[in-house]
Amino acid sequence: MKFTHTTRSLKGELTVPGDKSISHRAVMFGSLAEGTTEITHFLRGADCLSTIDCFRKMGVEIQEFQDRILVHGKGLHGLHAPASILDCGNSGTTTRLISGILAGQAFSSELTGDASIQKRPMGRIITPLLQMGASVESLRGNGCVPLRIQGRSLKGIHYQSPVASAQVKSCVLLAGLYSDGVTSVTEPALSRNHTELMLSYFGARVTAEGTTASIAPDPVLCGASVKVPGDISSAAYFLAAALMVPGSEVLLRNVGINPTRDGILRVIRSMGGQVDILNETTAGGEPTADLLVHSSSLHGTVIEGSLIPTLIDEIPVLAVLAAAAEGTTVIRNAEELKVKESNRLDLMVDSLSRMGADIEGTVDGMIIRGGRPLHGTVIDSHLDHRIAMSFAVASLTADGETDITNAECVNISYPAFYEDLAGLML
Ligand SMILES: O=C(O)C1=C[C@@H](OP(=O)(O)O)[C@@H](O)[C@H](O)C1
Ligand SMILES: C=C(OP(=O)(O)O)C(=O)O
Repeated sequence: MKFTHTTRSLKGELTVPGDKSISHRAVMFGSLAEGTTEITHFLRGADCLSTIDCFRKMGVEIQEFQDRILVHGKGLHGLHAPASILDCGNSGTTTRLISGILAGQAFSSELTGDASIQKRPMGRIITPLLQMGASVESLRGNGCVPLRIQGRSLKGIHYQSPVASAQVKSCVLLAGLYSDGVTSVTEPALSRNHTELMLSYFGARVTAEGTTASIAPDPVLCGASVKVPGDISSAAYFLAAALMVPGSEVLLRNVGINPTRDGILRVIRSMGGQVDILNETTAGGEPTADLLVHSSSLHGTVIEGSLIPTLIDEIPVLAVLAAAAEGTTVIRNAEELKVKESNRLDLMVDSLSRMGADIEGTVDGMIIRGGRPLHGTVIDSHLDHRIAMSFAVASLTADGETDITNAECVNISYPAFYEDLAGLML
């Protein structure tokens, strides 16, 4: 898809699609609940549709309407053995969370995914699941999918996770629903806490203190109404675009600003960017607000440590923003980006430098000396939705033509992304 620099400014308002993490969890926990769960503003991206597909294969009736999804829950012990292999598509969240659920079932199952998922590390969930007494096998012996999981009764553990990962934490907590005692996870820094919030909203006994979350086994989960907030990870592209393109002002309505996800807002503030937070409210434990963003003159910053998990998926577009800012931005402790849909560290360094940015890769991040003009070129998205969207934003300030290959991969998390971006362009 080709982008040429014709934008003078971005103006208007937009409601971004529902949060991907929360949409996945609403389908999963709704399936394990008694009664019906109604989900509004559900993200109809390919990843969340993979989650729906997996639970339908285990006997859950899930109805899709224009404005809502109804999940007719089976209860904690009501899933059926799937007749065929569960296909998690491109979704790490589906793969890792569902594994925790499958580990405690009274049946065996197999799961797989696309070429990217087949390379992503699953050892990080296999290790704690084996400690809980689960039977999980990587069928090719490489620590990746396909996995075969023979469900069994599990024992509660305390898991000290080596990575700050909500997918690992959630996998262990979900297996904890099927264990013989309390299960807890401590992580090196707090990752997104949507699992903790939503499971307790559905009636589970979950406690959270610092970087430790614990769950008591065998709760009765009750179907509930879930209003999914707009995804801050999707809003991030418009925040960056409006900050960078002079004369812009954009209102993003109903965006989730959970403090475990709002690192981008803190970074924007530290770069001198102006984002007003309006109409704050909370639903199902999840805070949301309208974000009014104005183009701003930006300077470099440091992004590291416990901030990283709160903006992990936004680092590609933050690199674009840093290239537009004056001065140096240093990103550290972001090695997790190497094991996402693509190696996002290498791809950002390579492609942004080909556009003319002064950017250098480090072992766990990058150093960006901002302020150089960008030039359009061919950008390989490597079928990674966040890379495609980040370079669509970069193209707004680049001269010439930016040509993004396989740009349609945005359908993973934001099917209408290009239309929504075009709708704001003057
Ligand atoms: O739990 C979740 O919904 C997610 C957690 C993060 O992954 P990790 O837990 O692997 O960091 C994030 O990158 C992903 O987009 C969604
Ligand atoms: C890493 C991502 O998702 P997942 O891990 O679910 O594939 C993402 O959406 O950027």
